[in-house]
Amino acid sequence: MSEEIIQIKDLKVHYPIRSGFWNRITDYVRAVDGVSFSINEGETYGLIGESGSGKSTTGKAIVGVEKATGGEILYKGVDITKASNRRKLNYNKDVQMIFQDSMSSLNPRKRIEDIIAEPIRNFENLTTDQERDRVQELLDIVGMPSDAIYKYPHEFSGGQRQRIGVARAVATNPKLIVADEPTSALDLSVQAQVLNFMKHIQQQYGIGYLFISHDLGVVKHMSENLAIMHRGRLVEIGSRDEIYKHPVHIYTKRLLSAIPQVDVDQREAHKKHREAVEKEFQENQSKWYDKDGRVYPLQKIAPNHFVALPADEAEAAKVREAKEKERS
Ligand SMILES: Nc1ncnc2c1ncn2[C@@H]1O[C@H](COP(=O)(O)OP(=O)(O)OP(=O)(O)O)[C@@H](O)[C@H]1O
Repeated sequence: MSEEIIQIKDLKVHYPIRSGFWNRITDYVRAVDGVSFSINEGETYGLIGESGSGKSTTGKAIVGVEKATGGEILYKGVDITKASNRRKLNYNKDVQMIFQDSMSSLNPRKRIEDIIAEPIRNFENLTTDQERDRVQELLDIVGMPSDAIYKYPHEFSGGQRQRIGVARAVATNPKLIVADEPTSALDLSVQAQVLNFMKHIQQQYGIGYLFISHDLGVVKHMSENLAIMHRGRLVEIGSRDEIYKHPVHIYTKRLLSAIPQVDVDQREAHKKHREAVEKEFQENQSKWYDKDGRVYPLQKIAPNHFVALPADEAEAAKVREAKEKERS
């Protein structure tokens, strides 16, 4: 068993909403509202949810781009949200991020050499020659030609820019990379290439990924464990096999049924299944959320499988029973 590298405990990111003449805080957007999960060294952990569910904010809070308003981010046992600047500096070296939109995340006025060298300059004192060698090595790792260092981001395709983004993220020898929808702006064929080399780099360097996506189809091939997020909270977490084979929360079932069916013979059956899941969702969703539409706390339902079961004990018991039957 590999060791746990990061533990997120009851993480909250609330944005104040101000209104009225005095511009007072009248409410909060609860973008992340009590999220807990942990990632092991070298594993890919999937964080899934539709647009607005709070995935990106979770990722940004983990790398420190957004400030956590509550909870803990334990890295190697130390809460980073309250750590000293020196410890935070080490953490910033070990935990990097790759963004969805490589065009806006790579500075268009900088050459690739400077883009990739930037994180190295923040943490290491290398000579110009050493730095150039390191950048060449990183470009080689992500399968880019060495003359790329003299060019600018707009001279590359989306897939190539994403490789450059990975080279920059890998530059500091990180232990964890938060990859926020790294392939969703790319064509299908290029997506597969980028995912493959991300896997390759992971195996070579033992990097862990928090892989953020709205697409359960993509995550299926990447993650060992995953968390499904909805309305700022987690509705279900567990191993990939448990969740894909035995989804329990009404929202997870709906997300899974939305994965397009590639097998032509199965399309009609899949359409019927999708309609049945949608009907169940429409009829029963009130049981799965509280009166304010919030997701209930997670409960353990099997080894490595937690679900935000209905608060009504009888309802929750029914769900557990159905799950037991399905597994046996
Ligand atoms: N700076 C901010 N101020 C106020 N609200 C914000 C801010 N950033 C995000 N939000 C809100 O927080 C919620 C979660 O946003 P977030 O970007 O994390 O969702 P997401 O699941 O990553 O969606 P997407 O895939 O579309 O980026 C949304 O309702 C969003 O409008």
